[in-house]
Amino acid sequence: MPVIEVTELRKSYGGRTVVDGVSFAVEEGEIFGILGPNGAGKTTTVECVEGLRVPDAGRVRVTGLDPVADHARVARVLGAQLQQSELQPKLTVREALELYASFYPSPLDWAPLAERLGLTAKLTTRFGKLSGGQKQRLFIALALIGNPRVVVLDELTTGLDPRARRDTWALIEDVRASGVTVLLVTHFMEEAQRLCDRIAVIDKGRVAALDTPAGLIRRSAGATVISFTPSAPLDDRDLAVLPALASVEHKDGRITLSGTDETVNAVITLLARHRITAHQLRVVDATLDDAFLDLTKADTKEEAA
Ligand SMILES: Nc1ncnc2c1ncn2[C@@H]1O[C@H](COP(=O)(O)OP(=O)(O)OP(=O)(O)O)[C@@H](O)[C@H]1O
Repeated sequence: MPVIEVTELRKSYGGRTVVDGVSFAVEEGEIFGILGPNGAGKTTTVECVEGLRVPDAGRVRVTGLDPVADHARVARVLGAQLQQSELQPKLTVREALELYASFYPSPLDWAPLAERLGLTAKLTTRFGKLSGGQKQRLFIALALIGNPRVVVLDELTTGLDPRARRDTWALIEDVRASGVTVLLVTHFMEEAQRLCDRIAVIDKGRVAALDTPAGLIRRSAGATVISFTPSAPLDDRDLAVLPALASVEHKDGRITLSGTDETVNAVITLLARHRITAHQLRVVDATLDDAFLDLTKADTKEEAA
């Protein structure tokens, strides 16, 4: 049974549909990413998973339980990252850990958790005096303190410097290695590519694609770009029939083609056949960034129209 199951979820605010038939399932032990432009409906979706919002239609299950009807039971298996405003600025790190541990029937021991998150030296510091990175680490600790089976992290590393971000990624990998399932909302492509086993790209309230990071990149049109300056002119008709070709561009004697690995191999064969040398040959693979822009492009055009 999947740990999280969302089926045909719908939610409107004041007659405006912001989640429009979202479905996905998260398996035990996965890091599952939700990626999408601003206002796509990501937070609304995960808030329905957390039982903080009541869906207008569709079905949500967390470990087989309904997060609204079985809120208390779901709260025991699901750890959620708090928002800044939800913690008293005067509370010390230790008090926050003890308080949140007291909410759960079998919490983790807070001292080793604080140690793992690099918070031991800050136990007597008040929340309001912590740096952005320290606050973020405390929120992660509080999401984990109840010893949850699944943890929901929304904008996990927003506001962190690159080092703190990398430390946090390593921590999330540790969390997963300990058997916890992770649902991660993120804006950062590098984060999604590095951490997630699978990603649902949500755009305008719908799942635009659901795949592994590598699978999403492969779907992107023109996922591989090859460019070179040929030693002699190439016939455009030969280029036009290259397999899986997405685009051809000529500029200042340089040719840039986008396609797949198959296109690249065919170009190399073509050049060899005509005994043409490719000067300054470059082959660049698409990133998740390219795939994301590609997947959400159609809607941007619609919006502009
Ligand atoms: N309580 C609310 N009342 C009315 N509209 C809301 C409410 N919460 C969210 N919205 C609107 O619903 C849409 C989806 O918001 P949501 O926060 O789910 O998007 P998101 O994908 O998480 O966006 P972001 O990446 O900007 O955080 C937005 O247009 C937002 O303004």
